[in-house]
Amino acid sequence: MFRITKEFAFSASHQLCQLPADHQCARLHGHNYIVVVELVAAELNAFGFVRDYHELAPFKRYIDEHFDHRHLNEVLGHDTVTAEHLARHFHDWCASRWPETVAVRVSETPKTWAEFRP
Ligand SMILES: Nc1nc2c(c(=O)[nH]1)N=C([C@H](O)[C@H](O)COP(=O)(O)OP(=O)(O)OP(=O)(O)O)CN2
Ligand SMILES: [Zn+2]
Repeated sequence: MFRITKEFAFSASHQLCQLPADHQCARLHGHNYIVVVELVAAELNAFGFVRDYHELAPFKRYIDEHFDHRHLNEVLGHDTVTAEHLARHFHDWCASRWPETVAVRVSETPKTWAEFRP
């Protein structure tokens, strides 16, 4: 099995309104998010690729246009914009375009990662 990943980044604000009021993340704050998309294939294509990294450019455009320097509660339309929910959202967006997508990981801080892998 062959496996490739590509990393993307954006900066955004969010507020985890469902948390207790004394939880720091219930306050409006922001992160420099990192998103890693993972794709696999049993066989390589004629170019020797799982998929050309360049073909993932629409995902960068999607992030730049809809997520970068935005308020994520407004973007996703709910108040539980956790890294887990973002990983699921980005996975579904990528998997609907590139069937080799198997997982998406999202980091909010240098020490944390959340992954969606169906
Ligand atoms: N499972 C999850 N837990 C938390 C999430 C999340 O998305 N999934 N999000 C947050 C906050 O939004 C934010 O990411 C804070 O994370 P935390 O690790 O607590 O950040 P700190 O830098 O303050 O942590 P230190 O303890 O100072 O290292 C919270 N939890
Ligand atoms: Zn946060």
